[in-house]
Amino acid sequence: MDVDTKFEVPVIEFRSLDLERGTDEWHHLCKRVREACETYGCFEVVYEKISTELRNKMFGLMKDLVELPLERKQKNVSSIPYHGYIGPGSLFSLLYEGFGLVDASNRDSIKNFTQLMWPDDHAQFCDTLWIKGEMGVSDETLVRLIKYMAPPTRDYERGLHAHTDKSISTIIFDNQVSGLEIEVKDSQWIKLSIYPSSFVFVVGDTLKAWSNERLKVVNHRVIMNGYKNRLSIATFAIPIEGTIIKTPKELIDEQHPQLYKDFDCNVPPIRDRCRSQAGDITKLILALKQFS
Ligand SMILES: O=C(O)CCC(=O)C(=O)O
Ligand SMILES: [Fe+2]
Repeated sequence: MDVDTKFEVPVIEFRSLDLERGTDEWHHLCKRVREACETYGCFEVVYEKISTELRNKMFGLMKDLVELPLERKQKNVSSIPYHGYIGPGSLFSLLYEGFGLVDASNRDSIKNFTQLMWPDDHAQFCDTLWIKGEMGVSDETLVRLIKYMAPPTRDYERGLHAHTDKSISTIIFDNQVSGLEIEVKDSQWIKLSIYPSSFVFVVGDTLKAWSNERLKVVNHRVIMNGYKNRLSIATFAIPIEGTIIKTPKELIDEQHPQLYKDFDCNVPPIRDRCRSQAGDITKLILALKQFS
């Protein structure tokens, strides 16, 4: 397996999401985000507002979740493919187990999920996950809670196949057990190891199309080794119902002819492939309409 360890993705600090639009600091941040998305299709976001205690609490609760009986976990169903429970071996890999929380920016959805999993109440789960509201997540979201088992052989084993996300964008954070890799060149992969207070921001296919391919998508996968389970939380940005993805005219010129027709993500089957979430970080990306 060809893994390049010298390569590093940009690390961008989001000290405050309340940055005033139009200030020098704001322009500087936008530029760094844009360049990272144009060059790498992803970057590391340092964002300390979500405390280590809160992260640890979330991962502690995820451990309770994966230990529930299988029949209970299988109650996490969705009419949309890949949006419910996916057990080991069923779709992705023997190591992968994931839960889907559709419309996770809506407190009632989290409450419904919690009640399904813990009919006797597990208010702490609901309250903890809801604090994600702190991240400024305000639109439609799909959150996937994922566990990758440590490979029984202790050898390198695939946790998730190579793919790009269909979303607008995805934000991933983990329990500091690495495994996420990105493809930097054909078949050259690097393993990301991110700061405890960081997130990985990944450009999705929808954002790439919107940007007339000025922004890149990055192929990524999960490869596990060692003896620790990896837990990750991936939050996907989904265009709100009825949103037409339309490339802004500022991104179309002679060198960059329009590559995509306007499209509605919510028209099946596109909808089923594009569901995701939008938070402040995505809004910042959308501010990139100011490309010069
Ligand atoms: O769990 C991870 O680290 C990556 C998850 C991912 O890429 C996905 O669910 O699309
Ligand atoms: Fe992904």
